[in-house]
Amino acid sequence: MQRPIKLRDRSASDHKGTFGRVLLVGGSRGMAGSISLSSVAALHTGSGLVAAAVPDPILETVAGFHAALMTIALPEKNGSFSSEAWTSLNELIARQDAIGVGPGMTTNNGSVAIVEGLLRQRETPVVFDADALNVISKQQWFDDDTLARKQDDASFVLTPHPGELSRLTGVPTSEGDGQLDAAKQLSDRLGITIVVKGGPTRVTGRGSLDEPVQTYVNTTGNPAMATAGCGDVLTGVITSLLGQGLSGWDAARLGVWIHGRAGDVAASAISSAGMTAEHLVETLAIVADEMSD
Ligand SMILES: NC(=O)C1=CN([C@@H]2O[C@H](COP(=O)(O)OP(=O)(O)OC[C@H]3O[C@@H](n4cnc5c(N)ncnc54)[C@H](OP(=O)(O)O)[C@@H]3O)[C@@H](O)[C@H]2O)[C@@H](O)CC1
Ligand SMILES: Nc1ncnc2c1ncn2[C@@H]1O[C@H](COP(=O)(O)OP(=O)(O)O)[C@@H](O)[C@H]1O
Ligand SMILES: [Mg+2]
Repeated sequence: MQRPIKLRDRSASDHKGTFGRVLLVGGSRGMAGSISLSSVAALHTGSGLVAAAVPDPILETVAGFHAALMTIALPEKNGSFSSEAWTSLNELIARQDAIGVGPGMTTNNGSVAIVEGLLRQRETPVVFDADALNVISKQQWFDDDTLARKQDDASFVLTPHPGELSRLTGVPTSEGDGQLDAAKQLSDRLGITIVVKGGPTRVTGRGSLDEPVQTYVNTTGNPAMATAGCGDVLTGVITSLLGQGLSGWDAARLGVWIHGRAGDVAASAISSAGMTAEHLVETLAIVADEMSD
């Protein structure tokens, strides 16, 4: 089956707290679906408690996607996070086992403050995706080593698609191998795990900062997943696994594996052309035990 690592089995004494409290941060008016998909994906990957922190005007929409999902309204401007949103979010961070940030968030001033705050803290593991990555590129925060992780810092995982990786590194999407090399260098220099999404998805990172950077090539996934929202689902999957106690390197490798496995099962059960991210996130719940069986 080539599963990269095994999640432990659930035992009779486990309760929802055992499986982590995670927070997904993102969304905006017009892109409520993205952060909803990430949040439901975290539930379907096994998290005990999942909340979505979203701009106030989209709270009801996001809450309506799943009854088990908690929602937190943050200050907004024109349907996106306002500059005050970081102050409210900062108070919630210590309570989380992991955070995922970026889907559907836009790159306005509110997002800039949130991404900067999450990059500077060292206690809570974070997945940075989509507009969180676009903010980092625009602000050129990874051009020097100021934000490099130290040995005891919580894990950071980046999940760029080729367009986002091109903005981060300057290497065009047409240069696949060059993009992977640039991701390896960034991963090495900053001590972070990077998921280079595509067919196949590759993960670059390491279990500990004193080891050399490695590359894992994922064996699951297919072109039926080339449809809006499938990356948002991956953000929720990896956030969930970080919240269940896995390192960035392990959460990213197992995360891309189970995400692609759900894509493979959904494509054969539905169709390659007709499969959507909603099918993917539903199938995730069906295959989730394959991480521990
Ligand atoms: N339901 C919702 O609410 C959803 C909301 N969403 C939200 O939308 C926002 C914008 O995100 P986005 O990814 O759609 O746009 P963007 O970053 O400009 O990327 C496009 C650029 O990247 C390139 N590119 C991409 N993949 C590539 C590949 N495999 N291989 C090669 N190139 C590739 C692509 O190249 P091209 O196709 O032009 O050749 C183009 O240049 C963001 O907030 C996101 O979270 C989405 O999550 C969907 C569901
Ligand atoms: N041809 C493909 N083969 C395998 N996986 C793919 C393919 N196309 C897309 N995917 C997967 O779908 C996801 C797309 O992510 P992304 O571009 O961020 O989508 P979105 O932002 O719309 O959610 C990634 O996990 C990627 O690996
Ligand atoms: Mg995306």
